[in-house]
Amino acid sequence: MPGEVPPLLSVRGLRTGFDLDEGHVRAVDGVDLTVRSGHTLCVVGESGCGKSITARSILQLVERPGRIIEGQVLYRLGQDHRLLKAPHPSRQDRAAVRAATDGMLDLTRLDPKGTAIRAVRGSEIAMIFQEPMVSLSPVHTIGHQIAENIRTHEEVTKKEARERTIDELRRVGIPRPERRFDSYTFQLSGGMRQRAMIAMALACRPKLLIADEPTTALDVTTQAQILELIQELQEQFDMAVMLITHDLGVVAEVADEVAVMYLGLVVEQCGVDDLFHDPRHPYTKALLDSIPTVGPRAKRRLTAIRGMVPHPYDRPVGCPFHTRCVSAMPGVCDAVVPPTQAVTGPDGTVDRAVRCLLYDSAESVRRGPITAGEAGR
Ligand SMILES: Nc1ncnc2c1ncn2[C@@H]1O[C@H](COP(=O)(O)OP(=O)(O)OP(=O)(O)O)[C@@H](O)[C@H]1O
Repeated sequence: MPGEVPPLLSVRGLRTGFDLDEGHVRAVDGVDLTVRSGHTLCVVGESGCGKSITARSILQLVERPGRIIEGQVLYRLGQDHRLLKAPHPSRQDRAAVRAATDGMLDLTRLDPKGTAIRAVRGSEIAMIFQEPMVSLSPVHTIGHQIAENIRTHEEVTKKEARERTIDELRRVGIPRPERRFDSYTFQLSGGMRQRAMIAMALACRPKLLIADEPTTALDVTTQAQILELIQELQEQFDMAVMLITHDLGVVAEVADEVAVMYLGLVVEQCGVDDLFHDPRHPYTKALLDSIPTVGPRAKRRLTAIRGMVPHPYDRPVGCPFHTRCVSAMPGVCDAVVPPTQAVTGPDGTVDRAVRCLLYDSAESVRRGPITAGEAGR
């Protein structure tokens, strides 16, 4: 795990749920994860495990009846403290800023309707989606939308905003940007719409880009171009990226670190090489065993993960994965929710965080899995 790079965003014990007539859905149930400055964290896991709701919770974008129940989303305030200059801060925003410790502001404490969270969205942390029309309006030209976005976050004239927008469209590879400024989204191909959304997201130079399956709806060639574009822009602006994807091929290509989610929890976060070469959590192992590979491992039999992901209404007691886990310890894993443990690699340094009772502590890794009796303490 690239531990020496400081965290830009640190999510701690995040719980987000939905109050429905049928009951309470624990969509995110204690997520811990870290995004480091300038690095790419890929978030993977089966459908419905809470990847999107985690991302939306970071920016307070979960809509009713969803709500953040507890936890922290700690964001490192930069030198320029752009978001602290948000006009007319509410009492709640001022209290949140006063409570910031070690330069980390808890975004969950910001006023959901205040100016500070609006300043965070876009100018500090931007988000892009699988479907560009979530961010882009069909009734305004793309140029108008991007220019307005710049003017919302920065004090620039209309002319300056227009010039900046044309530069941004050019930067994301949209040909003849002066003319494209006046195009509507229906006049653009899927790939070009995705590029326009990226231009809008990055126009104010956010420090973190959250990308929620940005290429899933695109053909393979366009997918590769868009991922390449994100990587290029990341390097240019020294931006961190949190990329949500189903595609472990993409993970291998772009990730520095990976967070593996299962049923509302991050069960393992580690460096990308450690993930592919030495997975530790039984779910991570099962996930890797279930995908086709090339190279020396290609002849290995593929194994499907047994059973189905339980619905969040029917969360198993104890470790949420124990009903499908080949290493589950009866009387232990069905009783205790595993805490996030720092786990050491072969050289004795901590190389990952794992939520599994097989790894009781960093020490235990060196002496092997703990016994059922120990885990039940
Ligand atoms: N609007 C909603 N109302 C009720 N429950 C919801 C709502 N949105 C999400 N959920 C619940 O939260 C869980 C997590 O959803 P989320 O969209 O974060 O999953 P995901 O991992 O991003 O899945 P996918 O890969 O399919 O996008 C879902 O299983 C669903 O039960």
